[in-house]
Amino acid sequence: MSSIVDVDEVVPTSPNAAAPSPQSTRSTQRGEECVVDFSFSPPTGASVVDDDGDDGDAVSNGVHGREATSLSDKQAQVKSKQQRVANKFFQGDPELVFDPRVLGTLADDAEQQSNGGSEHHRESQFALPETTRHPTVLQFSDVTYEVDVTKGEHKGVKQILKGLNGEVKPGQVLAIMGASGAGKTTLLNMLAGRLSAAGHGRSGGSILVNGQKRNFNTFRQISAYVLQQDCFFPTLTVRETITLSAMLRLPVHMSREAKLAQVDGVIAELGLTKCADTYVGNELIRGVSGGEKKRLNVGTELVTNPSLLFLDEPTTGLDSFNAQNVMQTLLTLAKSNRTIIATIHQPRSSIFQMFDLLMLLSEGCSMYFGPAADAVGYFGSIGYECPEEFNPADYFLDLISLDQRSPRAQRTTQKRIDYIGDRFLAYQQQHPVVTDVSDILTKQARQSELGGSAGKPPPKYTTSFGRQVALLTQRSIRATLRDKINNFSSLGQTLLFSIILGVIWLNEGDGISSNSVQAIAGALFFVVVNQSFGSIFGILFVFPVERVVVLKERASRSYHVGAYFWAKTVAELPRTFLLNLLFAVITYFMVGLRDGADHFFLFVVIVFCVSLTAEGLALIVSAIADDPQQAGAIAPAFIVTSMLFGGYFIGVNQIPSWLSWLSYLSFLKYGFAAIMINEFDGQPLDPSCAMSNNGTNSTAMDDGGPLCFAAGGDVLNYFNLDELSLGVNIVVLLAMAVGFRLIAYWILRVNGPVYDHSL
Ligand SMILES: Nc1ncnc2c1ncn2[C@@H]1O[C@H](COP(=O)(O)OP(=O)(O)OP(=O)(O)O)[C@@H](O)[C@H]1O
Repeated sequence: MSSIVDVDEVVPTSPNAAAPSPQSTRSTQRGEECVVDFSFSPPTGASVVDDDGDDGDAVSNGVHGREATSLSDKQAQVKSKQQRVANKFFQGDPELVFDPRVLGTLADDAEQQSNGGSEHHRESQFALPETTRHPTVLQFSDVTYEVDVTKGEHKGVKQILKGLNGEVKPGQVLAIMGASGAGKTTLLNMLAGRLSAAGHGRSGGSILVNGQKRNFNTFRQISAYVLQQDCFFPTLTVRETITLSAMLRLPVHMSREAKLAQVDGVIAELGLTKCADTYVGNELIRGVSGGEKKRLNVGTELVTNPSLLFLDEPTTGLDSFNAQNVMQTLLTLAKSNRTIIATIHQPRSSIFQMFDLLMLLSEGCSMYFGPAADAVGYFGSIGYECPEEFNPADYFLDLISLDQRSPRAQRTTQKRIDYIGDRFLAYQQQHPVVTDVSDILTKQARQSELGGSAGKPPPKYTTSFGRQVALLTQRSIRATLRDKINNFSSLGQTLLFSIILGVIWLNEGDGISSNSVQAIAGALFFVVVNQSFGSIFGILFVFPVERVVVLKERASRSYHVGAYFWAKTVAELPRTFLLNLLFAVITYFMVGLRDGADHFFLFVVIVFCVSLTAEGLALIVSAIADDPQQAGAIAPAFIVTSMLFGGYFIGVNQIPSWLSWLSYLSFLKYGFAAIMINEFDGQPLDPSCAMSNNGTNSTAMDDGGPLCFAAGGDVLNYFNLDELSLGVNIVVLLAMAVGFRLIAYWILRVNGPVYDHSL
């Protein structure tokens, strides 16, 4: 036998190599010592076949109960064997040699390590309740995902995930790492049952939960997904946000007190007590810190007491201290028998030490799956020894990232990635990661929580529709009342425009005559346009932001989208009404419109209906658009069309017949017609006009002289607004307000998340 160990001879001794007991793994990773030993330690149970054929047991890590405490002599031997392995391999191919220092990615310094060590080893001050759910083991085998690329130079089938395997048990934290575009989010979404079906991708392989294929209704109830983006209502407090999640998603049979106690528990558990009554905030409203927001994000999911928690880059955007705290929280949660899977981007070394399991992905292929503590040893065994001063996470990412800066760099890095992938594939073929879970789960655990056939399927939503409406209305009212910026700007605009309008047309309506008809008609058209604009932009800049929260909440099946619509409409009615009332009072009396309380109140009703209809239109635009900018770009098309066919600039009978149907869609036309009828119908104007027009038609003279109207009816006739009665115009407006909302609701519904549930 050769005296040099070949990389092919690096074999583990245990079939369960990649699935150690969490406790034992942690004992080596998170024991009392802060400094983790990154010296050689091949994948769990792996050993190096030495010269005389024995299996080098002394390098096994503590997973098998043999604590790697006396590392010195044997490890030195092993290290030298590793070096020989690497030398032998790389002698033949210098392109595979990798020196991370060349990339300038120096590891986290020693200070970080020692800080991190002391931070993450400190005991949690919170008493953690065990999850009441049964423990959950998630296994995935040969998972693939491919999409058809129909555009660009890379047309064809794109393989995004290429035969991935893994297993995560209760109490473990699996970190999925890889360069950008490696497939981390795709894998996480697939495991969480949140892979969008909109991409028309094809998935393959198998995903088992407690040894069974998933029933997604049940799976959704035992699992939770924490999105990368922290999207919340900014004017709700941390406690209110978590409470709403609890009230909507916890079982109805739980008492209110029990739910509130659970909220308190989560707040304490996540270290949010100090900021529990602080607004969440956003760019404009001072709120909680980034780290607290991230923990709130976890909290809104955790309150449902899931046994399986998925997190998409929970530390991204946080400073290293807050990232460390969030990870500490996840560890603590895992200890209470939860199964945690997270994608992680560039963790500092102290965070890396917290993972139980590590999956390294590159271009959809598995580069490593196994205990995180063993990764350094494993890579050492295939010739990639992580320098001691390096953060292993940085080292691995450098190692498995494709460098596309030059053809040569691309070729070299691709070769290295292929080699590492091949090595891991060979290793994995000998040592499958998916094990038999029957020993850790009772039959009841498998069936009662996840069995597809056992028992009645759980309802789609935990709470009734009525309860959802009540809870969401309460939230919307709170959010509306506390949105000071929006409220003050709406109030300011209402005062400003009503006063401007009042000053420009001051007392124009007093002693109304034929001469003042044009001016009054202009003022009334301005009224309906102004109220529409105010309502439209009030929605356009708020709703798309809110929609992101709604989509997130719908994805977790918190409520029916119809409940949200009801709640929003009910909550905003009083505000819309009050602003319209204020506007009406100022303009009506400054302009001196028609005398009579009935006309004034009808005026209020009409402007209110116009506002409601405009809001409905804005909801449609917002439901179509992805963000406020897009909504702002689409909205003018609707507004300008409505204005053009609103009846003021051009009469219906003057519009080309093939375009005249558009006037029936213009809500402004109905608003303008109603407000004009209210002002002019039955109003005597200038009797002499009837005489001058021979009593037949008292509208405008054809010779270019001033318009002359004998009575209000002639004004309506002149503007072609006498087609429908006042009541019918108001009813049409109301019908449009409802119809527009229904259309927006429908768009939101069909645009809602649809997931690929084939695995
Ligand atoms: N539906 C799809 N159609 C086409 N390409 C897709 C689709 N979904 C994902 N991809 C591509 O698959 C690759 C993996 O995407 P994924 O979002 O999983 O990567 P990632 O590792 O999470 O990256 P990042 O860290 O940048 O978020 C990317 O190149 C992405 O562009």
